[in-house]
Amino acid sequence: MSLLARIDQPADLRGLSHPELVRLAGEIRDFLIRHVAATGGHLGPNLGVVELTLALHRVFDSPRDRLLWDVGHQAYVHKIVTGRAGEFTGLRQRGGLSGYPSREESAHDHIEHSHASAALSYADGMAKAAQFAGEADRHIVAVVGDGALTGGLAWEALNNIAEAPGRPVVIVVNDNGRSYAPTVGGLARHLAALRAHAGYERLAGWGKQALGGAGTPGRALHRTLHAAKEGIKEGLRAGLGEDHAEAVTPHSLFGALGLQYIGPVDGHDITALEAALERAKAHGAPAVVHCITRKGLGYAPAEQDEEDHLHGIGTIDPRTGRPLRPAGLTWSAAFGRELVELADTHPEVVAITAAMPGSVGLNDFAARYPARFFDVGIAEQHAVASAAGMAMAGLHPVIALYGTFLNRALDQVLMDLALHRLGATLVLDRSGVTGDDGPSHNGLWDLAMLQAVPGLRIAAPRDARTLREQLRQAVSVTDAPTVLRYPRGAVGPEIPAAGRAGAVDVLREAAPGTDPVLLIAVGTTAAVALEAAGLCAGRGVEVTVVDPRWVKPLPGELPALAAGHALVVTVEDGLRTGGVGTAVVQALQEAGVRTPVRVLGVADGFPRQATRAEILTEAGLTARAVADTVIQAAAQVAAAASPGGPRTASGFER
Ligand SMILES: Cc1ncc(C[n+]2csc(CCOP(=O)(O)OP(=O)(O)O)c2C)c(N)n1
Ligand SMILES: CC(=O)[C@@H](O)[C@H](O)COP(=O)(O)O
Ligand SMILES: [Mg+2]
Repeated sequence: MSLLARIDQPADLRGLSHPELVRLAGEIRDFLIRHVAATGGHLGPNLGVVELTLALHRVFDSPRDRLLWDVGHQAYVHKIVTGRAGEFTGLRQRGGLSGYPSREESAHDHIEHSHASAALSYADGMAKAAQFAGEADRHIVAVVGDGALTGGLAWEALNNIAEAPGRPVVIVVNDNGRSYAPTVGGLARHLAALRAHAGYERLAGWGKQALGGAGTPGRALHRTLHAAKEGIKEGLRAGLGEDHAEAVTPHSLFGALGLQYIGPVDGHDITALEAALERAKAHGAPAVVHCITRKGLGYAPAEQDEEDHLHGIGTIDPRTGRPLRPAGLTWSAAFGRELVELADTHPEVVAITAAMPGSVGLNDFAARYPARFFDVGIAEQHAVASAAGMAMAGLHPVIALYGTFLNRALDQVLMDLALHRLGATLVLDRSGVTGDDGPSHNGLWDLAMLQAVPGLRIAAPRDARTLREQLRQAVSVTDAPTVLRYPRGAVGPEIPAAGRAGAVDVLREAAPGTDPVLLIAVGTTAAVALEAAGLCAGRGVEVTVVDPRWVKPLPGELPALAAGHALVVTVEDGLRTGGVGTAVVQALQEAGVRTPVRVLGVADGFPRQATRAEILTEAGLTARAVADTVIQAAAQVAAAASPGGPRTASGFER
């Protein structure tokens, strides 16, 4: 019988011998590869924390002790050992297991969102609450990756944790040297120095032990090696200068803050991990356990994947690690290709990523223009604020982020880019419904949130051609921030315009002589809108479909277009409340146009993990649902317009 089958709760781990733990770790790796290959998910990160998770659940007593996971994408092993192994066939699926901790699933889970660098703040808060409650025996443990540590919020928390020696928190740094790509910056260099120092001393220790037992020649050789080591240290001191001297024998940044630093520890040696965690647990004050792990360990395709060690995958062939479904041209790739072409003729263009170069399509740009490419780490606020500095100095920064991660940099967009009227371009990938990555990954809030930013301009491309056109337009704007937003995945077929109404693309014109409906499609909803218009025509309702292209500020032609139609329906892959549709309602009212408006989008809330199609269906954003809405609303308008018909408001929203 497999050991894994015997593990239903953390207590089941505590009776296992060391050889059994090693065997269990192997079984868990096989389990992860088998299941995540079939469902998609975060394979590399979870393969890297198998031993660490086992040690954590043997040393600490979850759920009384709170175990927090920063980002939470690496909590699959935590879920396996807390009784959810049987649910992995439904990983990241509707009604199935979330890809992140979920309080609904288990008392062992706490932080449900996937936005990095927040776990230490929760730990500080929970430690304060435990202190208030006099719960001195409740341990607060936060696992934070080296990538997540490049986020500023983590340092705000560390500053507070370090402020209270009497309020213990165990901070486990899961250092695998990578975000997606290798982690960048001074912190990464510092962690590497700590790692090297450990390796350095471990090698020296090994040398002494191995050679010391090899008689006179061995001892002589050890003396030579020791002298060489000292010489290297001196040389490094001389070469690097005193101020870098610590690079050879570093004192940790954490220690400098007054935190107890324990490590570096081999993050795959369960015995060493447990000893270090026990030390931190008994320390009685905030302590950092610096664990050295390897992302993707135990699965060759992940270990050999130079880009990101199979950080986040779709379904793959477990034998090869290769995707089962080729992606085709993605929005990210279309953007990256166009930006490289743009950069060829626009020397002022530079590109910024927040630790996700490959995911946002910037690998080619980075290879072709390394001096004009900047990975700032998981630091979206800094990405935008530093872009403000670049723009003020005459560059045109293009900051490529996932839509959902822009949320945390709204103040920088408002006060650093918009207030100064700076020419910088935000490219928001994964905007709209993403689906299986859970509620915190849907890019639902950008269109609503950014409506509030004075002067900012937003483009929503409907296909690769409009993306190319709008990116070039955006980069030519030097006195305001611009935004492009598009969804995750493959670009659809090109959607040509049938005509133009000023700045507005007319994608389909209603047949003359009817009470037509004006369907305003934002970005990629154009395809759905055109299909819906066809369905409406088949049911006797004529529909004009337009794409405004730039949705903030709205094209001035829209009110006049609306005045010529019996009803306006807007469709967007974003929040209904406060999005483009709401702006259309306001624009018509301000123009004195009384055509009724129906706004379609994603209702308020946090759609749980499901496929993009399932969530769009629930939101009424499929062609059939849009057609039904148009038909129903058109009938209401017609009834209201007939003599003695029911009165309707000048504009109404669902
Ligand atoms: C605010 C924010 N920006 C970007 C991301 C995307 N993201 C998810 S995991 C990850 C890398 C995390 O690196 P690390 O913390 O070292 O964890 P590891 O995957 O190495 O275990 C990134 C950038 C995110 N989750 N949150
Ligand atoms: C955890 C995290 O934020 C990323 O790893 C994200 O899950 C990747 O999303 P994509 O799969 O859309 O690149
Ligand atoms: Mg990492």
